[in-house]
Amino acid sequence: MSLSRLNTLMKLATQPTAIRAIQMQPQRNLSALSSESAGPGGHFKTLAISSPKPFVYHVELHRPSQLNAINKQMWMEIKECIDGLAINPDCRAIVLSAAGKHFTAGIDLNDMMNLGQALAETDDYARKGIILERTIKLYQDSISSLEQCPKPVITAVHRACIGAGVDLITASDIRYCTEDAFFQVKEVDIGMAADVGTLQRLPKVVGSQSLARELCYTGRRFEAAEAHSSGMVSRLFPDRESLLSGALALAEIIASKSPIAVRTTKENMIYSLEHTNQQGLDHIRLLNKLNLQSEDFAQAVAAQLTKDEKPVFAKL
Ligand SMILES: CCC/C=C/C=C/C(=O)SCCNC(=O)CCNC(=O)[C@H](O)C(C)(C)COP(=O)(O)OP(=O)(O)OC[C@H]1O[C@@H](n2cnc3c(N)ncnc32)[C@H](O)[C@@H]1OP(=O)(O)O
Repeated sequence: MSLSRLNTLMKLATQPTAIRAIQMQPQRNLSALSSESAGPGGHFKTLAISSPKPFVYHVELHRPSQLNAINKQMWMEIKECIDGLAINPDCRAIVLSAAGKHFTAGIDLNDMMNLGQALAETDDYARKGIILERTIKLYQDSISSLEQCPKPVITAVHRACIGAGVDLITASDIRYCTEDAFFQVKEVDIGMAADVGTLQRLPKVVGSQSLARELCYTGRRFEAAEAHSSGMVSRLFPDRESLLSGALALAEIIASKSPIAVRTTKENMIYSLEHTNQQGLDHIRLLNKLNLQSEDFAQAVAAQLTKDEKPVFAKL
């Protein structure tokens, strides 16, 4: 990791810049973020960030006039932001939503044209290959940051969630959407196989290879009702307002629990996706032989037994 990247992460985790300067404000807009967060690491141009409830962060895709199409800057900022929140002790749950008409139109097709130009600058296939390899890896790492984040990420989708949007939400922990949301694994329509997560995660998310392959081979639009019945989203909401308040209410509940218990639960559930039941049990036994000695455990058990006030857990 480069020194400047390390600095950026440390700033997000510890300093009152971008994120912390706006902590506890119910909402904020992009211009407020930009002016308050001038300085390295805190200056997101494509995301708007606030902390509307204790220990809850709200990250908004914020290129509304481009339908939140994901350009290179947004790919990079998503990772930078989520990695920062991953180690921010004031963050225990993240809601990811989007500003404007749609959740996202997928990858920014104009940006793809720029990539084409960069490729055209060399005739050498090995060098073209390296450019593509680096780009795909950068974008894969951006999406995977949601899965790798120890804090649960709840995605709240309204209207269109296309292409890279499906990659993004399938890497999150919990998906909610509005009744007018629709989804498309549209990569096949732009002549490519999805390569930043959908092919790996969607079959597990919908629990059906048949449905996932149908969606990936055809790029057909699937509506909120089908997303709900297939388990891709766990709740539907009539409109954006109720969607966001539902997602934030859920995040608040998660944030009220022991942060050790929640992060360990996420870690073990993700581990168990790729391992046998016995391996999953071995993994959680190792984690809990440490975690059951934590103050959180003692405090939470005591609170359950005494029906006392909600325990207040130390920052992690
Ligand atoms: C290494 C790569 C890894 C990642 C790969 C990811 C791949 C993908 O994401 S594949 C999917 C790419 N996206 C699309 O194909 C989306 C195409 N757009 C649509 O289907 C519709 O625009 C949409 C349903 C999102 C919105 O429909 P609506 O009727 O509300 O708006 P439109 O009139 O169609 O669009 C308004 C203007 O936005 C421009 N636009 C739409 N999508 C994109 C995009 N992805 N990138 C750039 N610009 C986009 C659209 O052309 C219109 O522009 P204008 O005509 O100038 O107003």
